[in-house]
Amino acid sequence: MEPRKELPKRIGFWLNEKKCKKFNVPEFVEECRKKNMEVIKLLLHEPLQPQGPFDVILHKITPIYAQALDANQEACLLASAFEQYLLSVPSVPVVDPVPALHTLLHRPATYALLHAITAHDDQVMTPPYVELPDTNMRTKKQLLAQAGVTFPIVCKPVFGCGGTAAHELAVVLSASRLTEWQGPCVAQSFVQHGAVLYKLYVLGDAWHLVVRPSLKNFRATDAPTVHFNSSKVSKADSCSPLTQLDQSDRAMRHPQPDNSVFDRIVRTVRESLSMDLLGIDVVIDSSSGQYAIIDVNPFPSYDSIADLMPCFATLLFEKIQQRSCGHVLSASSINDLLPARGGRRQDSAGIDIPALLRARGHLPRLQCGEDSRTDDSHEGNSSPNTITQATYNTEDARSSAAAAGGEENSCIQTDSSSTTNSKICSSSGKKNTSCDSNSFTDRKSCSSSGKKESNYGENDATVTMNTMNAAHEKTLNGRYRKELSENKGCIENAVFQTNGINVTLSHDNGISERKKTCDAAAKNVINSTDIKQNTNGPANIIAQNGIIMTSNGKRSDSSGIFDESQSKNDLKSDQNAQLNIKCTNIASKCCYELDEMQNEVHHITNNTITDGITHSLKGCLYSDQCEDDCAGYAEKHSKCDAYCNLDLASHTEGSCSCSPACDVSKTNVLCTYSAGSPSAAGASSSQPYPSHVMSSVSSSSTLQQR
Ligand SMILES: Nc1ncnc2c1ncn2[C@@H]1O[C@H](COP(=O)(O)OP(=O)(O)OP(=O)(O)O)[C@@H](O)[C@H]1O
Ligand SMILES: O=P(O)(O)O[C@H]1[C@H](O)[C@H](O)[C@H](OP(=O)(O)O)[C@@H](OP(=O)(O)O)[C@@H]1O
Repeated sequence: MEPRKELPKRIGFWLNEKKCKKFNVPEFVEECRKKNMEVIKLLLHEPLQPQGPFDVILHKITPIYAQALDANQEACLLASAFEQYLLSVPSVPVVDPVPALHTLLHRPATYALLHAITAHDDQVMTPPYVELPDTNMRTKKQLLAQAGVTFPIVCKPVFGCGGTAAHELAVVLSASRLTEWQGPCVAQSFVQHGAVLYKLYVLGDAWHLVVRPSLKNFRATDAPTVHFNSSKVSKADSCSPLTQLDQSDRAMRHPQPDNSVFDRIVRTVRESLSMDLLGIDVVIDSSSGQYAIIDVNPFPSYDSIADLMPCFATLLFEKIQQRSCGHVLSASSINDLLPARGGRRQDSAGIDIPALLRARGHLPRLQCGEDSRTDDSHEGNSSPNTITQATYNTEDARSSAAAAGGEENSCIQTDSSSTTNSKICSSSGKKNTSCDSNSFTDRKSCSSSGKKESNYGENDATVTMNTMNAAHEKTLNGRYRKELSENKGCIENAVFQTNGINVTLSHDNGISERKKTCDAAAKNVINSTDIKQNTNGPANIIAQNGIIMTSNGKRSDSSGIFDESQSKNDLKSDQNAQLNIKCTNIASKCCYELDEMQNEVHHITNNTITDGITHSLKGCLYSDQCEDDCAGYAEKHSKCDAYCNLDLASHTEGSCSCSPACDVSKTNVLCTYSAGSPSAAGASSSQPYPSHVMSSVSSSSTLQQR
């Protein structure tokens, strides 16, 4: 008897029309067919669930986000529905995961990540940068100076993907020409690089090097600002005068690229983002020879790469295979290894795009996958109710998961009525109809049930939950994946730290992640190993017995409080440390307050300054900003006033500053240390990359399979 032919595997696929044309969909479909896979175009305007099931999903959803960020309500709803659908099928591999895209959409988040992952590499860096709000010149100059950004600078729109506007850039050659850039931007030091751009096209485990034209060398002069669209400068067919080196630069020797460094960059960036489809743009500094990562793009063009479609089909085929063998998806596997190498997880490094959208007034509450907090819930006194923390025994977790019995809406939650050990239950053990994985509102109510801790010794897992984002099965780590994978919906933003294994269940933005770690640190529930292996902020912070040590070796006292003068002088450039220090100093509720601050930030952003954590903190805290906006703040943001202990009301325009009366024990740190900038943080050290990375380097410059 003929063996029964297996049904084709189903690839859910979405690209916008423009990308479809570029991508050569017919060839892709044909290559997939050869591997017994059929390609089904997702209809985003229709319910996605009935279009499935899918064995893998391939997409480039970023243009939809770009439209959403441009106040397009429909796009916002589509993005939200897409995310919700992915959440409802957590075991389906997604190429690429949405949380990582959130990071890449937002240039400051991307550069913060790049900065962190290159901090210990002497040969690789990302140029100093700072997010500049649309503010007065003096403030802009100060921000640039604080971040160590030097002229010439490249000004880039804050959001880096999607429409044409995201690619309208400018080279500003001197401070006096800053007025020639309108609106907020990310300003980045220009790196002289001999007009050569190296594009590293990553496709799963393979990468490909393509050399492209790039901007010529610019030097600081008083010449007018050079506006350009990046799509006209560094594409395969670009032929712009801006990429023609001046005569005097032509004789300059340009450093030869080293594939082993590219390989290291690819590996590090890919691991930090858990993505398979990436374009990484690198230039080599003509004088220092350092490799500068200037941009990272999701699902790039792969222009001029031969045999692209078979490679795509193979990648998706492997994803499906790995899933059916019970293996983790490759990107997740790599991510799983990260904590053991002190790496960072991407999914908590991203920016909370739905929150941003909402803050900009583009999004009615709850329509884009946001939590259900009302404005009232932003009040500080509600804080204890919105973080749920439980330390629990992994055996319990296992039985809870088992109790969940595959139920869609199972959850782990703590019992707010219990004052002793927290109870971890599944929704089937303790049915909670509000644990609906399709509703952020409900999730919030799942995880807002109080804050309890219990400790079961060495094998404990620490779970910190809050309400902002959704669980991602793919991020579950090691042996806990199985136990917890059924707990969809309610384990939100959980960080599991147990026996040196870290598990982050959800995507989150950087500050919330730090908040959680800080919260844990303040309670002494994580040890130095845990925190060292933790992600994002904690990457350069070590806490032991309450002592917090920053990357530059400063130690707090045993309550995690830094000597003020020490922190002023030594910590101000350490962004991650700052945040933790702030948390620590604001004591037990601090973490929540920071979170609230972040929300507050968005309000500020919306009304006055700009988005982004750094600025918003500055918005709250900075005297120079106060000078401009003091009255406005006092009126609109009295909460800032409360947090910072700034007596804004008594300041008149032009004289507002951090109040000397700041309560040092509580909030002075907030006033004092917001001066640092991410780009100034963590100067590179001589610590090399692990040898196994080096040894995996191939010398070929075509597709390199590791
Ligand atoms: N810091 C920098 N120093 C020197 N040149 C830079 C720098 N940043 C950007 N450039 C130049 O500007 C071009 C576009 O920059 P960038 O890649 O950041 O823009 P983009 O809009 O994100 O581009 P893409 O189309 O790749 O998404 C680069 O290819 C390079 O030529
Ligand atoms: O030449 P590359 O592959 O870098 O071209 C990319 C470009 O870098 C941007 O990433 C574009 O993406 P968006 O920012 O999302 O517009 C890509 O556009 P796409 O139309 O191919 O998705 C370019 O290809």
